[in-house]
Amino acid sequence: MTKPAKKVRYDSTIYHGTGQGDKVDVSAWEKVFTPPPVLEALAELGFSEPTEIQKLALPAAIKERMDIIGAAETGSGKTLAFGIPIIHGILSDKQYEAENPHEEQLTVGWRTVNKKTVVKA
Ligand SMILES: Nc1ncnc2c1ncn2[C@@H]1O[C@H](COP(=O)(O)OP(=O)(O)OP(=O)(O)O)[C@@H](O)[C@H]1O
Repeated sequence: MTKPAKKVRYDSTIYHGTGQGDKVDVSAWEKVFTPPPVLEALAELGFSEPTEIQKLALPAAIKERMDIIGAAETGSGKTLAFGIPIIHGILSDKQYEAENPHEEQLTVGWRTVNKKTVVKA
């Protein structure tokens, strides 16, 4: 006997931007510590607020500097949930290098992460 197909919730009104180039209010992203250059891109994409997995992952990864293991359904925004913290780490490293041109980088930004957290949306 075959199992019934798994139902996946996919709400296009929540998970898709306008795609029309109209900037939207992205203040909800600031609350989850999204870096300013990324805010600009999100505004252009029309992504007005983070999805559930993004709300859970971003503060833990960016502010608490934890490693994340996340689980959420397909189309729920996992790519940005890990992509934005990676961009944050790169921007932080670049800023440190610009401010400390003669210092060797050993324990900066992403490389110092040593805590773990698990999130599920
Ligand atoms: N906060 C958001 N607001 C609006 N659209 C978003 C948001 N986050 C992601 N998206 C869009 O939703 C779609 C699905 O996102 P994404 O591919 O990251 O999901 P996923 O969970 O990684 O899916 P999969 O499990 O299939 O890899 C993409 O088109 C993405 O650009």
